[in-house]
Amino acid sequence: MILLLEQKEPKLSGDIKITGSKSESNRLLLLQALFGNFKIKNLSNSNDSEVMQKALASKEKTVDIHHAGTAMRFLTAYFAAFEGRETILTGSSRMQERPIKLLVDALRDLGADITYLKNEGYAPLYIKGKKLEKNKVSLAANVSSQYISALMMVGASMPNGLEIELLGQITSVPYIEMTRSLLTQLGIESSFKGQLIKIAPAGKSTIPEMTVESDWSSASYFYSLAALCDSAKLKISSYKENSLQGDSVLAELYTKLGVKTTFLENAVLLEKENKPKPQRVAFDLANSPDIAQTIAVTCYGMGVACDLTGLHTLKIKETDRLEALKAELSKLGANISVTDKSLHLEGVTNFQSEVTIKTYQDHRMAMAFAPFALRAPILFEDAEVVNKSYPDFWNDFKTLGFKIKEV
Ligand SMILES: O=C(O)C1=C[C@@H](OP(=O)(O)O)[C@@H](O)[C@H](O)C1
Ligand SMILES: C=C(OP(=O)(O)O)C(=O)O
Repeated sequence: MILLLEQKEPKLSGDIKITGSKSESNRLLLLQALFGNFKIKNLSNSNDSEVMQKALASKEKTVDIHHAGTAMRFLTAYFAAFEGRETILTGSSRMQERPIKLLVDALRDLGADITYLKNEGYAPLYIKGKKLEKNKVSLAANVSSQYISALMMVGASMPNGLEIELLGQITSVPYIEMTRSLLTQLGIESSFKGQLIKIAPAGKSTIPEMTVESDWSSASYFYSLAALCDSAKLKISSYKENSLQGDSVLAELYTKLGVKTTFLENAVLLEKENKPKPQRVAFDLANSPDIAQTIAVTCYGMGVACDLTGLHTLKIKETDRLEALKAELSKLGANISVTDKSLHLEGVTNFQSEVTIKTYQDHRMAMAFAPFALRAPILFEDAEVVNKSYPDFWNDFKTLGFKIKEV
């Protein structure tokens, strides 16, 4: 589906409700399967959470998690420790290119029986579930924190718990902290000091319910809208100041781009401030990689030069996000350069109109470019990619007065 998006009104106001964080949801679904029958409130309605739910309920041998990175990584550990279950864990063609070797090696060190069915280091995997009794493992921590979160959650189900030694630079740290906080809320003890994580074995949880905060990565697109408007008053819910999600750093980062955040009861109010825009901004996004695309497009649309660093994980996400950003921003007229871990953009204001953005099967390519419609009409190939994390995305834009046409 190709969508044309237009918005000529530079003043926006509205009230948007976003469902639960997909990161928190997919952790809680796994923890629910492992430790107890607690209810989950405000669960994400994303495709990634749907496939996670289906996979955990499935009795089939083959489990297909499509594009969901968290599901792939979390379930590899889950099925490896599921005594007696034999599983073929597979995903989309892109998932079969996203590396999993570090996690498989760590699980094999713990005694797991996992075989690669196609290419060494990649899904599909053949997993013969076993009781994992060793309790110490080490792995490189600079590729994906999802491997570490997977080991932490499944580690709590092992008879002796798990000690995880992290080697080298640790990436996406808030996601590791999120996993730890959820374990703590379920009464599972853990520590994370320096390069060492210790997880104690869990008992059955007696917690009746857990509530998921709404998704901050999804909120980023409204920050971008507010930054690109002359005036904006957007209320988005349900959010809290003390978030488990690293992407809540948006509230701080976007003050530099003229957006004021006020925390209300259960919501945030985003308002455009009337102050001169900066010439150039620089952000290190190693702790919040999922908002890199949003920020790059906001800066481009504002005519603000930017230097984004800490982007070493972007090449192995839904697509190579650095190359995809370079290609699509260039089509809009940007002067952009990328390395394998950074992006640099000059501030220009001569924008191309009616450009068709390729989305590369990456939900965030569509959603990050959508606010640019405030500058010029823009088209999207495969607009339905948003379903991966935010199925209501285009409808929510419609409620803010954006004109959307299928072409
Ligand atoms: O644990 C998680 O929920 C996630 C961790 C991050 O991945 P990496 O740790 O691979 O950077 C993030 O990009 C992804 O969207 C969700
Ligand atoms: C990278 C992402 O997801 P995942 O790795 O879970 O597929 C994302 O949602 O931006």
